[in-house]
Amino acid sequence: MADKIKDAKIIFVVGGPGSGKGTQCEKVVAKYGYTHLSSGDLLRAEVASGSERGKTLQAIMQKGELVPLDTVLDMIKDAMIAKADVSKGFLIDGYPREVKQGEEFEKKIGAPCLLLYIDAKGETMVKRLMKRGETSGRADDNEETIKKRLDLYYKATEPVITFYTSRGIVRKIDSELPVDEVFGHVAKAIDELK
Ligand SMILES: Nc1ncnc2c1ncn2[C@@H]1O[C@H](COP(=O)(O)OP(=O)(O)O)[C@@H](O)[C@H]1O
Ligand SMILES: Nc1ncnc2c1ncn2[C@H]1C[C@H](O)[C@@H](COP(=O)(O)OP(=O)(O)O)O1
Ligand SMILES: [Mg+2]
Repeated sequence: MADKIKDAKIIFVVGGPGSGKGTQCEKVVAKYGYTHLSSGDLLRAEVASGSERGKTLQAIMQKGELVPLDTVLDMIKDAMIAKADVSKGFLIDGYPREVKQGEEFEKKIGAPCLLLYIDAKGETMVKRLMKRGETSGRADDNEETIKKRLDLYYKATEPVITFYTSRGIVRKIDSELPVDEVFGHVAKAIDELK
């Protein structure tokens, strides 16, 4: 792994589907110029390429399940290397989704300095995703898949937050508030780094 990545800040952005991870990451990019890497966006780009691998991924995502760890970690790693020379910080959005993903990331890439835990109620997330589904064109923004994604979030991803809480790097952000107020808390957490 390129040494330059070691100098850049690595921030994990974790939260349920529709909690507002992507929305907040966009605002962080605008204010801090960090590099935003969304595992979901990287996977959807592979699907859009029409490759055989993309077809397999699409089928998994449509069911609301997790794609294989190696696939998503390789994509993130390649994207980080591509930006290593210019990036002072990386927002890793949607990863890790299970504790094992965090462990493998640290072995292959490096340790995060902060985990932004974007927290909204289940009911709020469902409402936002149903609304997003009206225009997103995403195969997983439908009632049935949303339910599966939420279940999987509580089962597999919440333990990630517990894991990093014991390391003292988790900042819980109340994402029930209006977007700009949520961002106020996100910015405060980033400003307090170092
Ligand atoms: N704080 C908020 N208040 C109201 N709506 C929000 C808020 N944050 C995000 N949204 C909306 O909720 C939906 C899901 O947000 P998104 O950022 O795509 O979440 P995620 O990346 O976590 O799935 C979007 O349609 C977004 O506009
Ligand atoms: N780290 C990861 N490991 C496995 N599958 C992942 C993944 N990140 C994304 N995926 C797959 C499964 C998810 O249901 C789907 C959409 O992810 P996403 O775009 O991050 O969703 P959202 O932003 O709504 O939380 O892509
Ligand atoms: Mg997203």
